[in-house]
Amino acid sequence: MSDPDALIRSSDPEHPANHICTLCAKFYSLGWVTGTGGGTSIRHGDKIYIAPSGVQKELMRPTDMFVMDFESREYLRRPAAHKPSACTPLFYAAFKRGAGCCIHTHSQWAVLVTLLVERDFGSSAPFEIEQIEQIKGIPKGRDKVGNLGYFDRLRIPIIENTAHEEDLTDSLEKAMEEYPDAYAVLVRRHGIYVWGDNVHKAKTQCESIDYILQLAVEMKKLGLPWTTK
Ligand SMILES: CSCCC(=O)C(=O)COP(=O)(O)O
Ligand SMILES: [Zn+2]
Repeated sequence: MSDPDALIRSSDPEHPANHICTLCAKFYSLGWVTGTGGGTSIRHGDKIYIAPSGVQKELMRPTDMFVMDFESREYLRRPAAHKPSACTPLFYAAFKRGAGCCIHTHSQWAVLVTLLVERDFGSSAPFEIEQIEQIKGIPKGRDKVGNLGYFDRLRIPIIENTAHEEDLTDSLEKAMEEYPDAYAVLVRRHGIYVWGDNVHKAKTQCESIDYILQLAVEMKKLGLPWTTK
């Protein structure tokens, strides 16, 4: 590529370099990516757009974006002032499974749910909930048509946190294999990774899941069960 900047220069608001910036600004106001934590990555054909590490995610500009070739995993664009997000190998795991966008949040609801599940069901239990209308915002699973129904059970696996974000990759990939229908993985005391076939689906699924996680915390405070049995 003779001019790497051509990869991030576009007046289209849905170009990944622009879209990651606007999405992260929205996610900041939801409390998903505050204090530099969390982030978003988009796959665009054979290229992956990645944010820098350790920056205020709500203030990023398209010129801050890294661009990676999907097959070779070589960087086609590397802003000299930054390192790529430590979440890159985790985002890549989602892209390998066909995702078009992956969102990582540090939502407090996600963190609280991982603690409640550990306390009440044990450290190997997933988060499970049913009979909540918003479950209908989550797809049934990979290679399955349509979304979960009101009476279906939403299951989200939980992996243990590690000292460094990139060290979560093996356990995230293991959880993806053990729960092939999952579009999200919770990380204990840390947050959640949510992915979707495209940006629109990843965003709406992440919104639905965050809504459900907040509701689950409030239900627990009121002594209400998450499942019927
Ligand atoms: C206070 S954020 C700690 C790192 C983290 O968990 C995260 O999601 C952000 O990683 P990045 O390298 O994208 O800044
Ligand atoms: Zn994180």
